[in-house]
Amino acid sequence: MECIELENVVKKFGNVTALDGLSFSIPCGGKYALIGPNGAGKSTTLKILAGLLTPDLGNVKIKGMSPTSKEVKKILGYLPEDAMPYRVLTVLENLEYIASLRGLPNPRQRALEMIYLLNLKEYMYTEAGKLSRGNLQKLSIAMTLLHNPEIILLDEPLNYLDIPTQELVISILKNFVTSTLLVSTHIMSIATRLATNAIIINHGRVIWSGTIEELRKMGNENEPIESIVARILTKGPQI
Ligand SMILES: Nc1ncnc2c1ncn2[C@@H]1O[C@H](COP(=O)(O)OP(=O)(O)OP(=O)(O)O)[C@@H](O)[C@H]1O
Repeated sequence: MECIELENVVKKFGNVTALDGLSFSIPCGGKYALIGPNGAGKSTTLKILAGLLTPDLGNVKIKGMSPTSKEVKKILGYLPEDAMPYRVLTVLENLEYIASLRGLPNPRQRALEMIYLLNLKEYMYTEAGKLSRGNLQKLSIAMTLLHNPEIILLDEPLNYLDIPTQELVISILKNFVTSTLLVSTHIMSIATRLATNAIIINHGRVIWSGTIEELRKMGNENEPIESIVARILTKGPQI
């Protein structure tokens, strides 16, 4: 079954065409990276999948349902590029609040579990507005994963994180074995660590899709994957 489907999606902002007939699908349980240069349309794609923007044209389905449906909200976890938790609430309060909103059985306990998982204990009683950018990102990741989402959409998830924390987050995400993951990034090492498949977009269209292995095989011996992607972006997929 397909868990994420976009068909001929067009999204314009004034006279800027962010998505220009974007189509791809991801099977349930698939781990996919959405790759593309600045302005390619990655964030717009994730916002549409999260139900925060509506497309001008085209069809979008999450497990066959509309992204704006209540059912989808329950099973979806979305990390925006610059997530902003409630600034005046502490780390614990933010997590407890989201757990309550989501109707989880024991909000305080779930909040504490996430605090321990993300190594946020030291900042548990700190207001979100006073956290460093990296710790704010950790809190945002905790808020995204709190309800064990079936569908996980992450926009540049490792931004601002130090190297040990990047490794921690990668290992946490690896535990979401059955979840469908779509991670937007322009950093190839993140794509290769988290995903088995890549969708490369530019100017709001898919220009290449396949497995990361297939992508590597398009290069010369020992050619860095970044260089292969750069060639696809400049010369098109027939390289
Ligand atoms: N709210 C908006 N108003 C006007 N233009 C927008 C808006 N959101 C996105 N755009 C434009 O749509 C295009 C796609 O933007 P988007 O943020 O989806 O790209 P991206 O691939 O996520 O880029 P980046 O890697 O720089 O975050 C860009 O030209 C951007 O300027």
